[in-house]
Amino acid sequence: MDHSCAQTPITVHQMFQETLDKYGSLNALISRQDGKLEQVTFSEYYKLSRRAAKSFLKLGLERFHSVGILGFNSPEWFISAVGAIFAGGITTGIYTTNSPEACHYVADDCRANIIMVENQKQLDKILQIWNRLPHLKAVVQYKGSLQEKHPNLYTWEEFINLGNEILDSQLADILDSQKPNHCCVLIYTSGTTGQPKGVMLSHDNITWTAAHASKAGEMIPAEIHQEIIVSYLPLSHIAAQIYDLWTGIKWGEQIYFSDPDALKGTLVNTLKEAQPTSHMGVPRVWEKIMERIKEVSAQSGFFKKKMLSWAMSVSLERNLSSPRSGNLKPFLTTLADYLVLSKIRSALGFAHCEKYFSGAAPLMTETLEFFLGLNITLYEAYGMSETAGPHIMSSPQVHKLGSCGKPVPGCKVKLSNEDSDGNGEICFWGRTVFMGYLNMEEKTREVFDDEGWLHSGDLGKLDKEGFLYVTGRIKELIITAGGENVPPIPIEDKVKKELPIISNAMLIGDKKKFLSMLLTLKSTLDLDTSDPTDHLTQEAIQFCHEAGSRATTVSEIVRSRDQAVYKAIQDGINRVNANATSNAQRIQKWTLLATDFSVLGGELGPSMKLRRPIVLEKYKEDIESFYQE
Ligand SMILES: Nc1ncnc2c1ncn2[C@@H]1O[C@H](COP(=O)(O)OP(=O)(O)OP(=O)(O)O)[C@@H](O)[C@H]1O
Repeated sequence: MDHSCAQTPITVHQMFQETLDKYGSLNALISRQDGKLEQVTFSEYYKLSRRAAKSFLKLGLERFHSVGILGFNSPEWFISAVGAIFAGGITTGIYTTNSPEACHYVADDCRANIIMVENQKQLDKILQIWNRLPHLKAVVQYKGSLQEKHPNLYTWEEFINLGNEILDSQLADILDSQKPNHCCVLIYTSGTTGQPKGVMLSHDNITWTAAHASKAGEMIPAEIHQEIIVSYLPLSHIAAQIYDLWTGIKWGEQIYFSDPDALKGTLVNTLKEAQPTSHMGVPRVWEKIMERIKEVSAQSGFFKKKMLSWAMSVSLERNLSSPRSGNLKPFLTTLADYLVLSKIRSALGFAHCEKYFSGAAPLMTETLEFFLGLNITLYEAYGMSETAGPHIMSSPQVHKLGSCGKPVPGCKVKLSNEDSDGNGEICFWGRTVFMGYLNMEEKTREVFDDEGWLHSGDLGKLDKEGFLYVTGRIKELIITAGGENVPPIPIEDKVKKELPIISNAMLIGDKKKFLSMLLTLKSTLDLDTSDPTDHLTQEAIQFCHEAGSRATTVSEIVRSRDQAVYKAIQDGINRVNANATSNAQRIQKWTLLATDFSVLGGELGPSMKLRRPIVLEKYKEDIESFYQE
């Protein structure tokens, strides 16, 4: 065993107690309640979590049964998650975008005794399925007042006071009986590859990963300097849960909760108010910021546009040059940063941000380079729910362009079945690795080999210095009727790069005679619903313009099969095909869909990865039409 990161296994409660001793008086949770800033210190956070634990016990939470949490990030989410574990239960996040049936699947599988819902909208889903959830004893709506009374339905105020008469000794007995190898968190995979699976994480998985992955990411403990983090990504997903919630406790970070409308455009306001020192986004979030900057730039005057492109090219050149070659133009890069780039970073709320992370899905080189142009290095984290999040990390000290870094110290990685190019399946070993899938013994056996390595289903390469490059997903590999193996992501990324009007591209061809592709156009988002609208983004309009079309909406293009735009897209596809690795890897047919993919539409998962089986089902007819003789 590798002892380089030995840590005596501890429970979540023990981790919190250590934090309490060190950082009790520091602010832990900051949120806006009715416009007013509310601050909760670590010592209050701990006390509230204990009260929540007692209330859960009062409501009948049984050992190793779940508290389901269905709502947007907030102090109540954190307090419920910690309280559920203190009470001997299991914290299970449920995606807010889940349908009532999808909520039922999770709540039933994890034996939820109590479900915390954010608001009426989420409550309605649970009310529809409650009679089919035999373990469910109570529901708590943690924001706002109740529109109607129901038996066993409580507000947060009622809930937090429910357990007042539960004795400290009762809670202490439960806490004393907890062991680091007990399960305390369930993460449901989002179904990019099939039916969601309940990933069981132990106290040790959580406490070890919170300590070591963030250390590898160079998080600073609060005794030196308190990190400020903005919490906005879905907490039911491992990336945000480990980064915001568990790492936050371990390192004494200050967590600022964004508005539920964060991804509809309010995030930047929270960032400006909170001034984070470290920020994590999934690739799609970084892409959206990139698109927005491009759009604003396209609308600005000649001089501003020129200044930006000059400053970005100077910064990119400097950031791409090897550290050994030194900074060839120190004066220019400082000037570009001072005059232009620092202002953009400030406008994004990153004036004090020192570390930027991207994880949960592959990052396109274009995005990486765009941000290098803003003098922002995106450090990649790679892992999966089954490794409690990050198993491989890059950081200011461990960084190479295009690589997601090296194993977190104490973790190991190996490649199995390497081909002649050195590509093999990435396998994990270490204390990040999960306990197994709940109620799925067979599936658990499938992902572990005889030596105990976890097989990721991802393809990767290691260089001589031990940097890992994720090169594809075996789980997404397309095998054509002719037997050709085609990894879809590189082809999809090339199409998106070649055609800036394209928002999403999905390659089709499993068991088919040739490859085809579904394409969506870049459109703006409806600020109320977050749904993609019919209006093209500025960048897409610009593309149409250059192609010789005056179109400004998706429907205009699709309905009339706008000749100029269709031709420009075909030309781009031809350019991608010209560089295809083989004939079988050429895109022979494609179609434009009338609406962009979205989380609400179901085509994207919480980390914004394509949910391919769902897209295949939803656009079955379009796909069939490709292959009709
Ligand atoms: N930095 C990264 N670069 C490339 N791919 C990544 C990166 N981080 C995560 N991934 C991909 O995400 C996968 C893990 O996803 P996760 O555990 O979040 O599952 P999910 O998205 O919830 O759903 P599902 O298991 O159904 O695919 C990895 O196996 C890998 O394919």
